[in-house]
Amino acid sequence: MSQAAAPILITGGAQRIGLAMVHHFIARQQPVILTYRTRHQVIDELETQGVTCIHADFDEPDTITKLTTDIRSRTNTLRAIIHNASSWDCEANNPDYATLFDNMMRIHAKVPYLINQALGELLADDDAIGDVIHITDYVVEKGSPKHIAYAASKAALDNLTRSFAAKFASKVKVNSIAPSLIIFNQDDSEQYKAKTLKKSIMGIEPGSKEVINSVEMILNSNYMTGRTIQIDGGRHLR
Ligand SMILES: NC(=O)C1=CN([C@@H]2O[C@H](COP(=O)(O)OP(=O)(O)OC[C@H]3O[C@@H](n4cnc5c(N)ncnc54)[C@H](OP(=O)(O)O)[C@@H]3O)[C@@H](O)[C@H]2O)C=CC1
Ligand SMILES: Nc1nc2c(c(=O)[nH]1)N=C([C@H](O)[C@@H](O)CO)CN2
Repeated sequence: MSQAAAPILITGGAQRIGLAMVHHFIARQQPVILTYRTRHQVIDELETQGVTCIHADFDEPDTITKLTTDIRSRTNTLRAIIHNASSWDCEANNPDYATLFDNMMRIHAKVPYLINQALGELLADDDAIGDVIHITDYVVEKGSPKHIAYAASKAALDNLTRSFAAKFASKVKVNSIAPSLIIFNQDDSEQYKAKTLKKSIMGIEPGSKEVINSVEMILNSNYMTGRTIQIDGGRHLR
């Protein structure tokens, strides 16, 4: 019997872009382990489809140790780790800037750093190159006056890409995907949507498929590492 394919670990896989990635991979029989914080109804469906769904609230202490120990008890190899979990919080909603900054750095930099350190060796399979993918943001290159702590934390994640690419080579590649608008949030106003669409020269809400295409390009490469795929509709040209 052929050995089961090594699973892909996706953090924050219970909604939106993370969930779209999960559905994409199970549609092509690629095993997935996902983490979720909120038990959205879809988790029940995914578990019946054989997806390993592990609860992990990264704001809680010891979560990383519990998560990585759990994952190691389930598998001794991983095809890829996709760091997708994120909180798009901002200074306008959080006058306690110290707490906001700590929260942003934790979810976007400390969590990927600790998971990579704890599970990186599971990626180094003799038969195939492993991948770590950091989902960053266009604001890494430009900054964001309304999401200062968020942008700084994503910039930290961007830097981790180069450090881990050097640390893990040559059996494991590490790359970033830096999106700007991919999908709006349900509570986004029409005014906000119109303003946001004007920020890029493509002027569209492209959808999660853009991220999935970039993930697949990285997974299919045997050469690209320490680099960033920027899917931002030409925002830098405005
Ligand atoms: N949407 C967009 O247009 C853009 C997205 N990006 C990036 O793409 C990625 C996916 O974006 P999107 O799907 O919109 O992300 P979401 O804002 O929907 O968040 C993704 C997931 O992160 C999880 N999460 C948040 N905080 C925590 C925490 N403390 N512990 C555990 N899980 C947590 C949430 O879990 P739960 O729901 O279970 O609570 C959620 O499912 C993110 O990294 C984002 O920064 C970048 C640019 C544009
Ligand atoms: N975790 C999240 N990060 C980001 C989101 C989001 O919904 N969740 N959304 C954006 C915006 O789409 C922005 O790129 C355009 O206004 C950025 N990051």
